[in-house]
Amino acid sequence: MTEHTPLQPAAVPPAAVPPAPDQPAPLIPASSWAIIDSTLREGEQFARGNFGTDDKIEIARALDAFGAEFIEVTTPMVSEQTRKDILRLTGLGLRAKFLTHVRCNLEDVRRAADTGVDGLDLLFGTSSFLREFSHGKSIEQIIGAAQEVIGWIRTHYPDLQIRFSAEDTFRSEEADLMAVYRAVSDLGVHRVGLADTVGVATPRQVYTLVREVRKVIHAECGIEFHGHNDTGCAVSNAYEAVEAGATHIDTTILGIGERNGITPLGGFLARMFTFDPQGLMEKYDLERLPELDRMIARMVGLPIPWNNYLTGEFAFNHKAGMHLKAIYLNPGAYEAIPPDVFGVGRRIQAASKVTGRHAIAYKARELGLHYGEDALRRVTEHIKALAEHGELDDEHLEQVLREWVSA
Ligand SMILES: CC(=O)SCCNC(=O)CCNC(=O)[C@H](O)C(C)(C)COP(=O)(O)OP(=O)(O)OC[C@H]1O[C@@H](n2cnc3c(N)ncnc32)[C@H](O)[C@@H]1OP(=O)(O)O
Ligand SMILES: O=C(O)CCC(=O)C(=O)O
Ligand SMILES: [Mg+2]
Repeated sequence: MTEHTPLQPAAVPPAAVPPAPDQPAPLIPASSWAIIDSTLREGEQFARGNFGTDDKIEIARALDAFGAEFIEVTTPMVSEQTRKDILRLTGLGLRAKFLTHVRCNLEDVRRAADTGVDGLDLLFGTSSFLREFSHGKSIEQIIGAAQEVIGWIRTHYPDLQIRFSAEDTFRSEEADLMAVYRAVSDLGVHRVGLADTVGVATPRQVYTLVREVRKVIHAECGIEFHGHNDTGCAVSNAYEAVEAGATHIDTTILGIGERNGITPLGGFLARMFTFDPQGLMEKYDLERLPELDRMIARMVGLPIPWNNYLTGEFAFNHKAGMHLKAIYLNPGAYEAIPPDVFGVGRRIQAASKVTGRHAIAYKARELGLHYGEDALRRVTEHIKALAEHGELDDEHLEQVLREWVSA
């Protein structure tokens, strides 16, 4: 688990300030999209994701406190215990809306509709891979099943939100996709889903396809994007989806999911923060992000990766002399995002071989020590030389600075 020891010296001015409210409307307003957090569905498909009832409740409460708009849970078809867990979750009285992820058949949907959820996330694989090796249905049969199932839900559970996703969207034929999306939109679904199931899509493909889908669905129909990270594009693909007009993005805490996972909640928020910081701060309790990441790291028994977005141990570590000079004057010089907004600390590593005299002068001033130009150069050279053999800790640095001040 990552623990931050903020080493932020008092000399550093406040972090880069988000734009004031009277600035022009943000390029991509945070109000234009919502998060569907799937830690309790896709996350259960992660190698180490095996949540018990208490874990599920803890996760749901934490996501709700954070402000996630939707929480997606596994299908009740998994087991009787899973069905009972969904009932427990939907009975908690949380503000977040619950969705359950179900196959497009009447048996699954009947079972799912009675679990107290707010919506059903239907899916059907449309690529030739999945049509041949998963369910064996043609596009016409998929549309036929969608008609039967969506019609049934709308008749018997008119208050349920319905989403229909074409699983493995980005390896499907465009003509097939458009036929499916047009049909389900005509049937009255609230959202259609584009899923990069094997993480193969490029940002440009995502942008283009979302624009194409927008043309064949009704104006009030939302667009959801679900992206795997196999080729490292999960965050950029989610961003491109939003830029192209997607309204809902699937995330999981720490990005856990099948294989190497999906768009991580923290990574996606980091991306979107740069467009509308104020909007994000209004929608979510961003300071809770480290708690969420630590909770999932604990439950899956793995550390938070050192380079994790926002909450990784070194996500806000500054070391090179040229950076430190500017950081001490204004952290925004080398930070796109102010760490304190996300409840994490900045770390300044001043006593390494890549340090410079400005950083050393700041460190000295913190201790009430002042050097002339020559002495500062000499003590800096000395610290750099010492650090060739290994980093100096704070205590060692202080000792050197005190010894050299009078030398
Ligand atoms: C990309 C994704 O993440 S998709 C979501 C994956 N989620 C899950 O698989 C949820 C957990 N799954 C389970 O617990 C089980 O797989 C169950 C209960 C859903 C089904 O178990 P089983 O009946 O034993 O079937 P199994 O999992 O071996 O095979 C999948 C079945 O679903 C069918 N199927 C696959 N996709 C769909 C779909 N979108 N709609 C309807 N049926 C589908 C397949 O045809 C196959 O049924 P068949 O044996 O009649 O051909
Ligand atoms: O239902 C969806 O849109 C996504 C399903 C899924 O997990 C995937 O395709 O990777
Ligand atoms: Mg997935």
